[in-house]
Amino acid sequence: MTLEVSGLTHRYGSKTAVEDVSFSLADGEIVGLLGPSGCGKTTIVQAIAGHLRPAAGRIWLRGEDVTRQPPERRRVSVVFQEPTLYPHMTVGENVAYGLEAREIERSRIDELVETHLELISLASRRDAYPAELSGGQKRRVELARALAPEPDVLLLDEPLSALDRSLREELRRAIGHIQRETGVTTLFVTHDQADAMALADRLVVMNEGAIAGVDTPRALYGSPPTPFVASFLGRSNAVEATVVEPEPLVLAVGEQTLTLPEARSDRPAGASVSCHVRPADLTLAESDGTDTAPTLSGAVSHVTDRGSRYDVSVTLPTDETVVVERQAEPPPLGTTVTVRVPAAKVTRFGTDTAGK
Ligand SMILES: Nc1ncnc2c1ncn2[C@@H]1O[C@H](COP(=O)(O)OP(=O)(O)OP(=O)(O)O)[C@@H](O)[C@H]1O
Repeated sequence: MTLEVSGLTHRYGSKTAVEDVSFSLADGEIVGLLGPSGCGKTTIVQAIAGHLRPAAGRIWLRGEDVTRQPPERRRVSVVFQEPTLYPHMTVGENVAYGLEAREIERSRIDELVETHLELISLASRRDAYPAELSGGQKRRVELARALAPEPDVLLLDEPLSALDRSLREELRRAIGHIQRETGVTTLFVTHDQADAMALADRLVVMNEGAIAGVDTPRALYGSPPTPFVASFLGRSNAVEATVVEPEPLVLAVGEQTLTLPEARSDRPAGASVSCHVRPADLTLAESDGTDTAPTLSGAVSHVTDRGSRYDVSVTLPTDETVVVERQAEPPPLGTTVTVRVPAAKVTRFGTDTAGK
Protein backbone atom coordinates (compact mmCIF):
# COMPACT_ATOMS: atom_id res chain seq x y z
CA MET A 1 0.00 0.00 0.00
CA THR A 2 1.24 3.49 -0.82
CA LEU A 3 -1.12 5.26 1.57
CA GLU A 4 -2.93 3.84 4.53
CA VAL A 5 -5.28 5.82 6.73
CA SER A 6 -6.18 3.86 9.83
CA GLY A 7 -8.80 4.70 12.48
CA LEU A 8 -8.55 8.43 11.77
CA THR A 9 -10.58 10.55 14.19
CA HIS A 10 -10.52 14.33 14.52
CA ARG A 11 -12.45 16.89 16.53
CA TYR A 12 -12.67 20.66 16.39
CA GLY A 13 -13.55 21.53 20.00
CA SER A 14 -16.52 19.34 20.83
CA LYS A 15 -17.44 18.83 17.16
CA THR A 16 -16.39 15.44 15.75
CA ALA A 17 -15.41 16.07 12.12
CA VAL A 18 -14.06 12.60 11.28
CA GLU A 19 -14.70 9.38 13.19
CA ASP A 20 -12.71 6.18 12.83
CA VAL A 21 -12.00 6.46 9.11
CA SER A 22 -9.83 3.76 7.50
CA PHE A 23 -8.97 3.25 3.85
CA SER A 24 -5.91 2.62 1.72
CA LEU A 25 -4.55 3.38 -1.73
CA ALA A 26 -2.58 0.80 -3.67
CA ASP A 27 0.42 1.86 -5.73
CA GLY A 28 -0.68 3.79 -8.83
CA GLU A 29 -4.35 3.89 -7.88
CA ILE A 30 -6.60 6.92 -8.26
CA VAL A 31 -9.22 6.94 -5.54
CA GLY A 32 -12.07 9.41 -5.19
CA LEU A 33 -12.87 10.67 -1.68
CA LEU A 34 -16.46 11.69 -2.20
CA GLY A 35 -19.09 13.19 0.06
CA PRO A 36 -21.27 16.23 0.66
CA SER A 37 -19.98 19.50 2.05
CA GLY A 38 -18.96 19.20 5.69
CA CYS A 39 -18.53 15.40 5.73
CA GLY A 40 -14.86 15.66 6.69
CA LYS A 41 -12.98 15.44 3.37
CA THR A 42 -10.71 18.45 3.94
CA THR A 43 -9.92 17.27 7.47
CA ILE A 44 -8.69 13.96 6.04
CA VAL A 45 -6.59 15.73 3.38
CA GLN A 46 -5.03 17.97 6.03
CA ALA A 47 -4.19 14.97 8.20
CA ILE A 48 -2.55 13.13 5.27
CA ALA A 49 -0.59 16.24 4.23
CA GLY A 50 0.51 16.81 7.83
CA HIS A 51 -1.26 20.13 8.38
CA LEU A 52 -3.20 18.80 11.34
CA ARG A 53 -2.48 16.24 13.98
CA PRO A 54 -5.45 13.87 14.34
CA ALA A 55 -6.99 13.16 17.74
CA ALA A 56 -6.59 9.43 17.00
CA GLY A 57 -5.52 7.15 14.20
CA ARG A 58 -2.47 6.69 12.00
CA ILE A 59 -1.29 7.72 8.53
CA TRP A 60 1.14 5.40 6.76
CA LEU A 61 3.09 6.32 3.64
CA ARG A 62 4.90 3.44 1.92
CA GLY A 63 4.85 1.45 5.13
CA GLU A 64 6.18 4.29 7.30
CA ASP A 65 4.09 5.80 10.10
CA VAL A 66 4.16 9.55 9.31
CA THR A 67 1.37 10.62 11.69
CA ARG A 68 3.74 12.77 13.75
CA GLN A 69 5.99 13.92 10.94
CA PRO A 70 5.85 17.55 9.72
CA PRO A 71 4.48 18.20 6.19
CA GLU A 72 7.93 18.78 4.64
CA ARG A 73 9.08 15.31 5.68
CA ARG A 74 6.18 13.64 3.82
CA ARG A 75 6.37 12.95 0.11
CA VAL A 76 2.86 14.31 -0.43
CA SER A 77 1.79 17.06 -2.85
CA VAL A 78 -1.52 18.88 -2.62
CA VAL A 79 -3.44 20.78 -5.31
CA PHE A 80 -6.11 22.99 -3.75
CA GLN A 81 -9.41 24.30 -5.08
CA GLU A 82 -8.15 27.88 -5.22
CA PRO A 83 -5.34 28.74 -7.67
CA THR A 84 -2.03 29.24 -5.87
CA LEU A 85 0.51 30.10 -8.61
CA TYR A 86 2.89 32.94 -7.81
CA PRO A 87 2.02 35.76 -10.25
CA HIS A 88 5.53 37.30 -10.26
CA MET A 89 7.18 34.00 -11.23
CA THR A 90 7.23 32.43 -14.68
CA VAL A 91 5.63 29.07 -15.37
CA GLY A 92 9.04 27.40 -15.15
CA GLU A 93 9.89 29.16 -11.87
CA ASN A 94 6.54 28.17 -10.38
CA VAL A 95 7.09 24.50 -11.27
CA ALA A 96 10.65 24.65 -9.90
CA TYR A 97 9.54 26.33 -6.65
CA GLY A 98 8.96 23.20 -4.58
CA LEU A 99 12.21 21.65 -5.85
CA GLU A 100 14.45 24.55 -4.93
CA ALA A 101 13.72 24.16 -1.23
CA ARG A 102 15.27 20.71 -1.44
CA GLU A 103 18.88 19.99 -2.07
CA ILE A 104 18.54 19.10 -5.72
CA GLU A 105 21.12 20.02 -8.37
CA ARG A 106 20.19 22.82 -10.77
CA SER A 107 20.50 20.55 -13.82
CA ARG A 108 18.15 17.99 -12.24
CA ILE A 109 15.64 20.75 -11.37
CA ASP A 110 15.71 21.91 -15.01
CA GLU A 111 15.16 18.37 -16.17
CA LEU A 112 12.20 17.81 -13.81
CA VAL A 113 10.63 21.13 -14.83
CA GLU A 114 11.04 20.28 -18.52
CA THR A 115 9.58 16.78 -18.13
CA HIS A 116 6.56 17.99 -16.20
CA LEU A 117 5.85 20.91 -18.53
CA GLU A 118 5.89 18.43 -21.41
CA LEU A 119 3.51 16.23 -19.46
CA ILE A 120 0.97 19.06 -19.30
CA SER A 121 1.70 20.12 -22.93
CA LEU A 122 3.01 23.54 -21.87
CA ALA A 123 6.76 23.18 -22.52
CA SER A 124 6.59 26.14 -24.92
CA ARG A 125 5.19 28.42 -22.19
CA ARG A 126 8.01 27.99 -19.70
CA ASP A 127 8.84 31.71 -19.68
CA ALA A 128 5.25 32.96 -19.63
CA TYR A 129 3.72 34.50 -16.51
CA PRO A 130 0.51 33.06 -15.01
CA ALA A 131 -1.48 36.13 -16.12
CA GLU A 132 -0.72 35.21 -19.76
CA LEU A 133 -2.30 31.75 -19.39
CA SER A 134 -5.90 30.59 -19.63
CA GLY A 135 -7.67 29.25 -16.53
CA GLY A 136 -7.19 25.64 -17.64
CA GLN A 137 -3.49 26.18 -18.39
CA LYS A 138 -2.93 27.67 -14.94
CA ARG A 139 -4.49 24.65 -13.30
CA ARG A 140 -2.31 22.35 -15.38
CA VAL A 141 0.78 24.26 -14.24
CA GLU A 142 -0.32 23.66 -10.65
CA LEU A 143 -0.50 19.95 -11.41
CA ALA A 144 3.00 20.06 -12.90
CA ARG A 145 4.28 21.90 -9.82
CA ALA A 146 2.72 19.29 -7.54
CA LEU A 147 4.16 16.40 -9.55
CA ALA A 148 7.67 17.74 -10.13
CA PRO A 149 8.99 16.62 -6.69
CA GLU A 150 7.79 13.11 -7.63
CA PRO A 151 5.56 12.65 -4.55
CA ASP A 152 4.46 9.27 -3.21
CA VAL A 153 0.90 10.57 -3.10
CA LEU A 154 -0.87 13.38 -4.95
CA LEU A 155 -3.83 14.91 -3.11
CA LEU A 156 -6.28 16.81 -5.28
CA ASP A 157 -8.65 18.79 -3.03
CA GLU A 158 -11.69 19.81 -5.09
CA PRO A 159 -9.51 20.96 -8.02
CA LEU A 160 -12.46 21.24 -10.42
CA SER A 161 -15.21 22.75 -8.32
CA ALA A 162 -14.48 26.43 -9.01
CA LEU A 163 -14.43 25.91 -12.80
CA ASP A 164 -17.12 26.33 -15.41
CA ARG A 165 -18.44 23.28 -17.21
CA SER A 166 -16.23 23.19 -20.32
CA LEU A 167 -13.05 23.94 -18.39
CA ARG A 168 -14.04 21.32 -15.89
CA GLU A 169 -14.34 18.68 -18.63
CA GLU A 170 -10.97 19.72 -20.09
CA LEU A 171 -9.22 19.53 -16.75
CA ARG A 172 -10.91 16.28 -15.78
CA ARG A 173 -9.46 14.72 -18.96
CA ALA A 174 -6.06 16.29 -18.26
CA ILE A 175 -5.98 14.86 -14.72
CA GLY A 176 -6.90 11.40 -16.04
CA HIS A 177 -4.18 11.60 -18.70
CA ILE A 178 -1.51 12.88 -16.31
CA GLN A 179 -2.36 10.28 -13.68
CA ARG A 180 -2.14 7.45 -16.24
CA GLU A 181 1.13 8.78 -17.68
CA THR A 182 2.88 9.21 -14.33
CA GLY A 183 1.13 6.38 -12.44
CA VAL A 184 1.18 8.61 -9.35
CA THR A 185 -0.98 7.33 -6.49
CA THR A 186 -3.75 9.91 -6.27
CA LEU A 187 -6.50 10.80 -3.82
CA PHE A 188 -9.06 12.94 -5.63
CA VAL A 189 -11.34 14.79 -3.22
CA THR A 190 -14.71 16.02 -4.44
CA HIS A 191 -18.36 16.50 -3.55
CA ASP A 192 -19.27 15.92 -7.22
CA GLN A 193 -20.24 12.32 -7.96
CA ALA A 194 -19.86 12.76 -11.75
CA ASP A 195 -16.23 13.92 -11.39
CA ALA A 196 -15.48 11.13 -8.94
CA MET A 197 -17.07 8.40 -11.05
CA ALA A 198 -15.37 9.59 -14.23
CA LEU A 199 -11.88 9.61 -12.74
CA ALA A 200 -11.58 7.14 -9.91
CA ASP A 201 -10.60 3.46 -9.89
CA ARG A 202 -12.33 3.22 -6.51
CA LEU A 203 -14.42 5.52 -4.37
CA VAL A 204 -14.42 6.15 -0.65
CA VAL A 205 -17.86 7.65 0.02
CA MET A 206 -18.17 9.70 3.21
CA ASN A 207 -21.17 10.92 5.13
CA GLU A 208 -21.14 12.90 8.38
CA GLY A 209 -17.53 12.13 9.21
CA ALA A 210 -17.73 8.37 8.59
CA ILE A 211 -17.26 6.06 5.61
CA ALA A 212 -20.53 5.07 3.94
CA GLY A 213 -19.03 2.76 1.29
CA VAL A 214 -15.78 1.79 -0.47
CA ASP A 215 -15.69 0.07 -3.86
CA THR A 216 -15.46 0.69 -7.59
CA PRO A 217 -17.84 3.35 -8.94
CA ARG A 218 -19.78 0.69 -10.84
CA ALA A 219 -20.20 -1.60 -7.83
CA LEU A 220 -21.28 1.24 -5.53
CA TYR A 221 -23.72 2.55 -8.13
CA GLY A 222 -25.17 -0.88 -8.96
CA SER A 223 -25.26 -2.36 -5.44
CA PRO A 224 -25.11 0.53 -2.98
CA PRO A 225 -24.30 -0.65 0.56
CA THR A 226 -26.41 2.04 2.26
CA PRO A 227 -29.37 4.26 1.32
CA PHE A 228 -27.05 7.26 1.55
CA VAL A 229 -24.74 5.83 -1.13
CA ALA A 230 -27.77 4.90 -3.27
CA SER A 231 -29.06 8.46 -3.31
CA PHE A 232 -25.69 10.24 -3.35
CA LEU A 233 -24.37 8.34 -6.38
CA GLY A 234 -26.97 9.34 -8.93
CA ARG A 235 -30.73 9.37 -8.64
CA SER A 236 -32.53 6.66 -6.76
CA ASN A 237 -36.19 5.90 -6.08
CA ALA A 238 -36.96 4.75 -2.55
CA VAL A 239 -40.13 2.78 -1.79
CA GLU A 240 -40.99 1.55 1.70
CA ALA A 241 -42.26 -2.03 1.89
CA THR A 242 -43.06 -4.79 4.35
CA VAL A 243 -41.83 -8.38 4.05
CA VAL A 244 -44.81 -10.73 3.47
CA GLU A 245 -42.74 -13.85 2.76
CA PRO A 246 -38.94 -13.94 2.98
CA GLU A 247 -38.33 -16.68 0.36
CA PRO A 248 -39.11 -16.34 -2.44
CA LEU A 249 -39.43 -12.71 -1.52
CA VAL A 250 -42.89 -11.19 -1.46
CA LEU A 251 -43.22 -7.57 -0.39
CA ALA A 252 -46.25 -5.44 0.36
CA VAL A 253 -46.14 -1.85 -0.88
CA GLY A 254 -49.31 -0.43 0.64
CA GLU A 255 -52.10 -2.60 -0.75
CA GLN A 256 -49.97 -3.85 -3.65
CA THR A 257 -47.86 -6.98 -3.71
CA LEU A 258 -44.42 -7.12 -5.28
CA THR A 259 -43.05 -10.63 -5.83
CA LEU A 260 -39.31 -10.84 -6.47
CA PRO A 261 -38.97 -14.54 -7.40
CA GLU A 262 -35.16 -14.75 -7.46
CA ALA A 263 -34.68 -12.89 -4.20
CA ARG A 264 -34.77 -13.87 -0.56
CA SER A 265 -34.77 -11.69 2.52
CA ASP A 266 -32.81 -12.24 5.70
CA ARG A 267 -35.48 -10.22 7.43
CA PRO A 268 -38.60 -11.97 8.73
CA ALA A 269 -42.21 -11.54 7.68
CA GLY A 270 -43.52 -8.24 9.00
CA ALA A 271 -40.11 -6.47 8.82
CA SER A 272 -39.88 -3.10 7.12
CA VAL A 273 -37.51 -2.71 4.20
CA SER A 274 -36.60 0.24 2.03
CA CYS A 275 -36.35 -0.66 -1.69
CA HIS A 276 -34.11 1.44 -3.93
CA VAL A 277 -34.13 1.33 -7.72
CA ARG A 278 -32.68 3.67 -10.35
CA PRO A 279 -35.05 5.64 -12.65
CA ALA A 280 -33.20 4.21 -15.69
CA ASP A 281 -33.98 0.65 -14.52
CA LEU A 282 -37.75 1.19 -14.33
CA THR A 283 -40.02 0.98 -17.38
CA LEU A 284 -43.67 1.66 -17.97
CA ALA A 285 -45.14 -1.74 -18.81
CA GLU A 286 -47.05 -2.17 -22.05
CA SER A 287 -50.03 -4.15 -20.79
CA ASP A 288 -50.26 -6.91 -23.38
CA GLY A 289 -50.83 -9.47 -20.63
CA THR A 290 -47.67 -11.48 -21.37
CA ASP A 291 -45.33 -9.53 -19.14
CA THR A 292 -44.63 -11.43 -15.93
CA ALA A 293 -42.14 -8.99 -14.34
CA PRO A 294 -43.01 -7.59 -10.92
CA THR A 295 -45.00 -4.38 -11.24
CA LEU A 296 -46.49 -1.55 -9.23
CA SER A 297 -49.40 0.61 -10.37
CA GLY A 298 -49.75 4.33 -9.96
CA ALA A 299 -50.79 7.50 -11.72
CA VAL A 300 -48.61 9.77 -13.86
CA SER A 301 -48.21 12.88 -11.69
CA HIS A 302 -45.48 14.86 -13.44
CA VAL A 303 -43.38 14.77 -16.61
CA THR A 304 -40.05 16.54 -17.16
CA ASP A 305 -38.75 16.72 -20.72
CA ARG A 306 -34.95 16.31 -20.48
CA GLY A 307 -34.40 16.70 -24.22
CA SER A 308 -33.01 13.22 -24.84
CA ARG A 309 -35.58 11.52 -22.56
CA TYR A 310 -38.55 12.10 -20.32
CA ASP A 311 -38.57 11.74 -16.54
CA VAL A 312 -42.03 10.42 -15.75
CA SER A 313 -43.13 10.70 -12.11
CA VAL A 314 -45.59 8.04 -11.06
CA THR A 315 -47.35 8.46 -7.73
CA LEU A 316 -48.28 5.19 -6.02
CA PRO A 317 -51.43 4.78 -3.88
CA THR A 318 -49.08 5.00 -0.84
CA ASP A 319 -48.34 8.61 -1.95
CA GLU A 320 -44.73 7.73 -2.71
CA THR A 321 -43.52 8.94 -6.10
CA VAL A 322 -41.10 7.05 -8.32
CA VAL A 323 -39.38 8.50 -11.37
CA VAL A 324 -39.19 6.40 -14.55
CA GLU A 325 -36.83 7.35 -17.39
CA ARG A 326 -38.46 6.93 -20.77
CA GLN A 327 -37.47 7.67 -24.36
CA ALA A 328 -40.95 7.47 -25.91
CA GLU A 329 -43.68 10.07 -25.47
CA PRO A 330 -45.16 9.56 -21.97
CA PRO A 331 -48.86 8.99 -21.21
CA PRO A 332 -50.86 12.09 -20.23
CA LEU A 333 -50.94 13.29 -16.62
CA GLY A 334 -53.37 11.34 -14.48
CA THR A 335 -53.17 8.14 -16.55
CA THR A 336 -52.98 4.98 -14.47
CA VAL A 337 -49.82 3.12 -15.46
CA THR A 338 -47.97 -0.03 -14.49
CA VAL A 339 -44.31 0.35 -13.52
CA ARG A 340 -42.13 -2.66 -14.29
CA VAL A 341 -39.63 -3.32 -11.48
CA PRO A 342 -36.74 -5.61 -12.53
CA ALA A 343 -36.03 -7.74 -9.46
CA ALA A 344 -32.26 -7.83 -10.02
CA LYS A 345 -32.05 -4.03 -9.94
CA VAL A 346 -33.77 -3.59 -6.59
CA THR A 347 -31.49 -2.92 -3.61
CA ARG A 348 -33.11 -3.54 -0.25
CA PHE A 349 -32.13 -2.09 3.11
CA GLY A 350 -33.51 -2.89 6.51
CA THR A 351 -35.05 0.35 7.73
CA ASP A 352 -32.73 0.37 10.75
CA THR A 353 -29.98 1.38 8.27
CA ALA A 354 -32.20 3.79 6.33
CA GLY A 355 -30.60 6.96 7.62
CA LYS A 356 -26.96 5.93 7.22
N1 LIG B 1 -11.46 24.84 12.07
C1 LIG B 1 -12.64 24.30 12.32
N2 LIG B 1 -13.29 24.59 13.48
C2 LIG B 1 -14.49 24.05 13.78
N3 LIG B 1 -15.15 23.18 12.97
C3 LIG B 1 -14.57 22.86 11.82
C4 LIG B 1 -13.29 23.40 11.43
N4 LIG B 1 -12.97 22.90 10.22
C5 LIG B 1 -13.99 22.06 9.87
N5 LIG B 1 -14.95 22.05 10.83
C6 LIG B 1 -16.17 21.25 10.81
O1 LIG B 1 -15.82 19.89 10.67
C7 LIG B 1 -16.67 19.23 9.74
C8 LIG B 1 -15.85 18.64 8.60
O2 LIG B 1 -15.27 19.71 7.87
P1 LIG B 1 -14.40 19.49 6.54
O3 LIG B 1 -13.97 20.85 6.07
O4 LIG B 1 -13.37 18.48 6.79
O5 LIG B 1 -15.49 18.88 5.56
P2 LIG B 1 -15.51 18.87 3.96
O6 LIG B 1 -16.17 17.60 3.60
O7 LIG B 1 -14.14 19.10 3.43
O8 LIG B 1 -16.44 20.07 3.61
P3 LIG B 1 -16.31 21.11 2.38
O9 LIG B 1 -16.51 20.29 1.14
O10 LIG B 1 -17.43 22.07 2.66
O11 LIG B 1 -14.95 21.71 2.48
C9 LIG B 1 -17.69 20.26 9.29
O12 LIG B 1 -18.85 20.10 10.06
C10 LIG B 1 -17.03 21.57 9.59
O13 LIG B 1 -17.99 22.55 9.90
